Amino acid sequence: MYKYEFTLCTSRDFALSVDVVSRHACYPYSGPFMRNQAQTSLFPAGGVSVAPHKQRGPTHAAQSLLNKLIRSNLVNTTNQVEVLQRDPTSPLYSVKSFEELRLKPQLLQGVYAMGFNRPSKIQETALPMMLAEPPQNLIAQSQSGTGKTAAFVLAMLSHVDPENKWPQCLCVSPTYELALQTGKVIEQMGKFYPEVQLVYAIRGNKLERGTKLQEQVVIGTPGTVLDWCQKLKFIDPRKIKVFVLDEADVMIATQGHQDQSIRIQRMLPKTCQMLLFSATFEDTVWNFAKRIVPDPNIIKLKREEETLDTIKQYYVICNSKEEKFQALCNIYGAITIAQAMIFCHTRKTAGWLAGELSREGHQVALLSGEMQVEQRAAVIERFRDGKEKVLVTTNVCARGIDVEQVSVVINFDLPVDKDGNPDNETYLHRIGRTGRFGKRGLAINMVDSRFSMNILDRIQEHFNKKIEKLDTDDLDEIEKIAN
Ligand SMILES: Nc1ncnc2c1ncn2[C@@H]1O[C@H](COP(=O)(O)OP(=O)(O)OP(=O)(O)O)[C@@H](O)[C@H]1O
Repeated sequence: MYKYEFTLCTSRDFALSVDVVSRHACYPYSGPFMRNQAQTSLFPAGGVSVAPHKQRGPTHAAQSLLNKLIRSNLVNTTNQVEVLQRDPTSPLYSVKSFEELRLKPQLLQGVYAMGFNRPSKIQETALPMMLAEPPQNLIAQSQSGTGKTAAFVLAMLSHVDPENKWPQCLCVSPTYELALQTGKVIEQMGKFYPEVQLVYAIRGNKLERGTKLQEQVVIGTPGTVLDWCQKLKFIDPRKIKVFVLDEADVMIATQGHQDQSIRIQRMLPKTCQMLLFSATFEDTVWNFAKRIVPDPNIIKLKREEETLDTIKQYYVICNSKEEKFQALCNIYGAITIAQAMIFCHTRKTAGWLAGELSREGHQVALLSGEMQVEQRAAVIERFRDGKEKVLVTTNVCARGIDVEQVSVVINFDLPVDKDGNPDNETYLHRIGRTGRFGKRGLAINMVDSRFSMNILDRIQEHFNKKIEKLDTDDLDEIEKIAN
């Protein structure tokens, strides 16, 4: 076995290690992996972060990757799993422990070594379905971080016959980086099952013509997987037993991926188990899912509703950004704020504000649009670990990122859409995170013009919830809001 280890350092505080494992000496990694270690980046030159509004696909993928990189735990959810069975007469079976699944001992050992004590909500129902005989097809949707990846990895590894030295499980991911992340989970989960081997079908992994893969599990991106099945014939698609399409919502946001995925699926035998996972389920995802997975069982886990009920909301009147900054300082002077997130409309304001706050002695983290994904992950990780107490960001940059422990959110600028109308959804998402799981949160909105007052009024109207005025020159009044 050849094991290539790379420590990918992209900033002082951020190191990612990727192990690329291949059994054959003839599979050297070229391309991005072969550069000098210190300069090596997991991410393609130029990054995947910039200009999100112009590149819905890559941004979607970048967000998904960021959440994966910063997440160390399952997302907490109390919502019930909704199940739609292909055969409604067959009993619905769910498990409360991994032992009940009768996994191979090597896999159970892998699961426990990863620190999983019991199945997550979605795993409880999805795993028995995926491991059933005869194999059942599944479309599963649940928010990011609920344990989908771990679930299908376990299903793939359970279905492999290690005696057979050819690809049996095929998983496609929307991007190179996401494929590497999923590959890492496969490697961790299969750590005690060395007979099962994994190969990455991603750009940069150049195999000699005529190669017939002996690895049982293939993880890759649609373009390379399609080439390996069709043009280069490294994989015999007729021998695939399990096909997984991960992150379907991200997949369809990237041009060309949908068609490539469908072309891969068409080469697989009718008996192949088809599994599709998605964090969201709009019509476009659903239409795609139905084309990939015939006769599916469907599992949905509703996202925990964000609400404004447990959040105290205030607004402050100011005349300029300097006055807004002063108001902010007054608030900081009067109440103890463990951790706050401050949203600005532009990158420029965010940069300016971060500078002013650090001059005042605050430990500030700045999340900015020009940063590459791994740099953003490093910033969020430091903030999550409490190394910085204030995170200043633009919405574009922080959209979809969950930092649960924040107790105060400050809208230095109110969220508006591109037409200048209130962006209620973003408002809810920004503020909602402060009041998670019944914890009380505080939200302060800075109003600096008649325009922004009008936006605030419309937000109040939309949520039918009063936002109280706060005089930040009155210290006693500010102190009261913290109680
Ligand atoms: N049963 C479990 N017990 C404890 N931790 C778990 C369990 N299953 C998964 N995890 C951990 O929870 C985190 C999220 O899991 P996972 O990546 O599988 O979620 P996901 O739904 O696939 O998210 P995404 O949509 O972002 O890929 C990971 O850190 C994973 O190691």
